[in-house]
Amino acid sequence: MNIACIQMDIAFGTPEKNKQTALRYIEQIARDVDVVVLPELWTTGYDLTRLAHIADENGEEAKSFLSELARTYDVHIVGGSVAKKTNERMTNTMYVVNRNGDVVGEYSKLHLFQLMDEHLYLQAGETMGLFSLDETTCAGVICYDIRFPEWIRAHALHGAEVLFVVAQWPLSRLHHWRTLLTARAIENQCYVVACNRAGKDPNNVFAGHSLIIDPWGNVLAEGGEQETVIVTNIDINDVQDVRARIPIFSDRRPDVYKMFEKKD
Ligand SMILES: NC(=O)CCC(=O)C(=O)O
Repeated sequence: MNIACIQMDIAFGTPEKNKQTALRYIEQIARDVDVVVLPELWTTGYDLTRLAHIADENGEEAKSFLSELARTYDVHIVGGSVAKKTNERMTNTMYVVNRNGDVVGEYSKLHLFQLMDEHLYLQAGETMGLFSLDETTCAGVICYDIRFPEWIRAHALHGAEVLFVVAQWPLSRLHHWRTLLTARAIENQCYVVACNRAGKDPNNVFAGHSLIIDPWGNVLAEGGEQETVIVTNIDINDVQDVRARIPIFSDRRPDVYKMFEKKD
C-alpha cells in the first residue's frame, strides 16, 4: 500500500481556497499512490466562531468532492476531517472514501480539545473509527484522540492494522506528537499514518512533521515544518510479523485488568 499524506497549509475559514489546494495536490500525486490522507478540519481550519456559516451541511460537500476525486484518480482518500453541521449540531468529522467513490468510513472526534475551544462549539462523536481498505482493517482518529491509548487500543482489538491520524497539532508540542504517535505504533503493533497541517492561524503555529511509522516504531517518512507531501510504501504483512514476534495481544490479561478497574 503506497500512502501519501498531504501536509497542507490551511487558509483560515476559506473552504473554497482549501479545496483548490487539496485538489492541486491530489491531481499531482494520486495516480502514483493507493491512499491519500488530508489533515484535520482542512476546509475551514479552526475558524470556530464562524462555523454556523462555513460548516458543511451534513458533510455533503466533502463527501461529493472526495468521492469524485477518488473515482477520477482511482485512489482511496482518508479525507482528514471537516466541520459537519447537522441541524444545529456541529462535529469534527472524518470521511473515508474508497477508489469506487463509496463512503466507507465516518468518524467524529471523540475527545474535544479544550485548549483550542472545541468544547464550546463542537459536539463529541460516539462511534468508532473502523473501516476497511483493500481488505485491510483500518482505524481513523483525530488529533487529541492520540492522547487516549485506551481508545486506540479498542480499535486495535477490533483488528485495526493501520491507524490513520489527522491533525492540527501545534509546533509548541511537537515532542508530544512524535512520542505519542511512536508509542501508539509500538504498543498496538500497527502502522501509524499521521497527517498534520503546516502553517499558522490567528492562534497557533502548527508543527507539520507528518509521520508514517511502522509496527516496530521505525519512522518510514516524516515531513518538515513547511507544506509538503510525504509518501511511503507500507507492507501490511509486517503487522502480523511483529505481532508474532512479541505476542502482546495473546499475553494481555483483560480478566485481571477488569478486577482492578477504577470506578468513576
Ligand atoms: N487539534 C487538536 O486536537 C490538537 C491537540 C493538541 O494539540 C494536543 O496537544 O493534544
